[in-house]
Amino acid sequence: MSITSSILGFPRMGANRELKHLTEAFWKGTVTEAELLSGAKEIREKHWKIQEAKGIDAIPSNDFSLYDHILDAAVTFGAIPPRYQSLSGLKQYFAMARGLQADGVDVASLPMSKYFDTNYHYVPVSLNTTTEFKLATNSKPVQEFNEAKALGIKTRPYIVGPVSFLLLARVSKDAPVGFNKLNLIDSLVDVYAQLIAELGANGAEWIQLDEPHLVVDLTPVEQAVYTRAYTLLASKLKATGSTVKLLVATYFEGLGNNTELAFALPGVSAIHVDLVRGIDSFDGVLAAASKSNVKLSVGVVNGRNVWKADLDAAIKLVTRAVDALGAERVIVASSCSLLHSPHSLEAELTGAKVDTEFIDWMSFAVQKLEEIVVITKAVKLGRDFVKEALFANAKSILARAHSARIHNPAVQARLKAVQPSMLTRKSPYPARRTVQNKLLNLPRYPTTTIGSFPQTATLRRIRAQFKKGSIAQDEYERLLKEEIAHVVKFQEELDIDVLVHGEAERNDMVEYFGEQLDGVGFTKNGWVQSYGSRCVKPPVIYGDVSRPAAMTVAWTTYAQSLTSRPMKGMLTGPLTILCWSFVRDDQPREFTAKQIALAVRDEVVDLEKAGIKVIQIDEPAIREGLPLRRTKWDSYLKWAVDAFLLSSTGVNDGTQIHSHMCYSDFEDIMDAIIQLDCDVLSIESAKSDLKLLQAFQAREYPNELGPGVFDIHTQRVAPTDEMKTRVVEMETCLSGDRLWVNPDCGLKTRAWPETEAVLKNMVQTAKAFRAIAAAHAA
Ligand code: MET
Ligand SMILES: [Zn+2]
Repeated sequence: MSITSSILGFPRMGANRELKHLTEAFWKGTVTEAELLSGAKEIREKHWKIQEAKGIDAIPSNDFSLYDHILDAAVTFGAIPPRYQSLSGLKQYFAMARGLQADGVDVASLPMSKYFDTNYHYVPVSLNTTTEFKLATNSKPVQEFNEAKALGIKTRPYIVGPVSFLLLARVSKDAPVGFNKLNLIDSLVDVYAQLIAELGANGAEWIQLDEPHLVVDLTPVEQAVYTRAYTLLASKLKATGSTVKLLVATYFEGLGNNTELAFALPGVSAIHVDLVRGIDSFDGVLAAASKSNVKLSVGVVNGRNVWKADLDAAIKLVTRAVDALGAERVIVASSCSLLHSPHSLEAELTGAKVDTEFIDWMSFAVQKLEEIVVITKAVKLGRDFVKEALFANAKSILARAHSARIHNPAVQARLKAVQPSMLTRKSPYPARRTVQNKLLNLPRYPTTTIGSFPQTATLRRIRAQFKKGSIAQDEYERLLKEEIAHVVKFQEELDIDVLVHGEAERNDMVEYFGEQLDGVGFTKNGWVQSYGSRCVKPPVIYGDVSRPAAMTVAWTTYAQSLTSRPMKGMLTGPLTILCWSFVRDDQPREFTAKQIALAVRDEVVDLEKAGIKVIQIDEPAIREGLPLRRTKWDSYLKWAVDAFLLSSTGVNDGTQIHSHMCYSDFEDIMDAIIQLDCDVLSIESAKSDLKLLQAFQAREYPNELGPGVFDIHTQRVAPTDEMKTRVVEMETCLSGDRLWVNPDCGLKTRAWPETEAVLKNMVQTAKAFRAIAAAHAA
């Protein structure tokens, strides 16, 4: 047995997002359960056959999912929260994923959480003292293993590892105080052993257990749980006489100080490490591996980005592993599951306007399989054996490195010339506040919204038709102006203080800017699963970024021309554009972020010149970019804050800069948020986030703050009393004269009637507090 190849998982959606269409049709009732299941089976079969045809040795199974693989594991191990226990089968499964309101049942869904620092969201199951694990009969991993086996493909079943399973889970709200989910490890390992033995009995030789938590900062207790779990698992498997070998997969960072721990786990026959993000740990990993007899799976092809792998560099890394351990102990692999990659480049080559130069720089999942196989062959049989492939790869890598489209000397020079003075406002906040108060003359508890208003089907159709060319430019502008006028009038009638134009022209808050920036490209079919059936098609930042022309000024000034109230300009910030795109890997992310920041800065200055007095720069994703290891936080936060400051500080004191954040826990980065020094920060807090409140109490926010007073994710109209409670809560940590009243995010997913009702309550809330303040003053 010599060196082998593998991947940790394949994207599920299919070449044309077949799985998305299938599940959504099932939810709508236009596809039956039998059709859904047979369609899903066909997709799996196709994907296994692609991997087999490309020559991958260890092909995963059970990486497929109808919704989410972490939820699948919960079902496999019987960790079903009580409120779903009366349901069964797919009904139960989708009720946990999406909630169910039919046939006399009304249950909410489980929450959703981001999977580490990816844009994938998993469904965390909630655990309690009452949780009893029980292996499902003919569970999904067994079924799918046998399904592949019937095709003549012996797969390596994948399942999230027991410790990561517990660490990813939440603790149920009604769990007694002091309940520790890690205490469930023994009973959980019990069912893992049963499952692994069953897979072995069905013919599985290897099992892949994902333990991504081995790359984060673990507490001593968590480290001990790792050792305990794998010691127990090994002894249980031994007792059953199972000979199945375990590969423990880690990714998204290096093993770092957990290296020894990982290599000392009993009963583990192979460890997978991510050499794209964890190259720092490679020396330590090789040293630990040499002292053990485990196999080493080296993730040298990036599973999370779209660039072609540098095969020469990858071969060198694999060769180092082979030199240290011998070829039979090395597996060539993707850095992580290819779940985070689009399906195949093939679709990019069809249709009109094929940008062959751009496409030649990239590899999607199917192409990554080819790369892994070429690397494996080069090491096994010699470079000569794959010389055409290596030559073509070297040519593409070189072409990209030297392309004129990537390098813009003017942008690079501008970035080099950034002075510290470009990172601060002219005056500190208190002085700005005085000027802004005079200019804007806003009442206390000013009201505003976060930017978007309902995106109706009509609006979406208008944009799509314009894109297709079936609506002319002036007709498009006329229709959108009509919409803007409607949104402005609507807000005036509600008596909102700082207005927005509604973002009707935007399909997506990152795509809209990406399309107007140089150095950013778009794919036709580069979809990546975000959660459930939802996919995103991130922009591809391939080169130096610049702004050839103003991006939002025309719409914003038009909106301002319709009202005497301040119209807020709406921009997406540099970190959010960075986090929600595929980013070039040939320079530090910091530089790319700052180039985007300069482009945004120009837009901010142009808006100011055009008479816009309030400008909001949205940064919902600032927290997402935070590295997985705490030791790396400070350096990220330093450049992230600088990038935001670079984008926002080009204006005069009188221009009020807002920012908006949502979707994340911000407690960890409070200091950085304060350093952003925006005049007004609106932040998601409507879900009565006690943690957030405490964070603001612990560290008083020095400028103005707009904690969301209602949740935009539900069509429920929050009553005024509830909103008042939020304001009262926030007044415990911030004086009322610095509080704004606003929703917790944009309203684009809402319908008009509920929007009107809830904003009425919001304005009423603000007015009630104004009245109290006035009475106090009198
Ligand atoms: C995810 S944050 C969204 C902010 C954006 N301005 C909106 O209102 O939709
Ligand atoms: Zn938001």
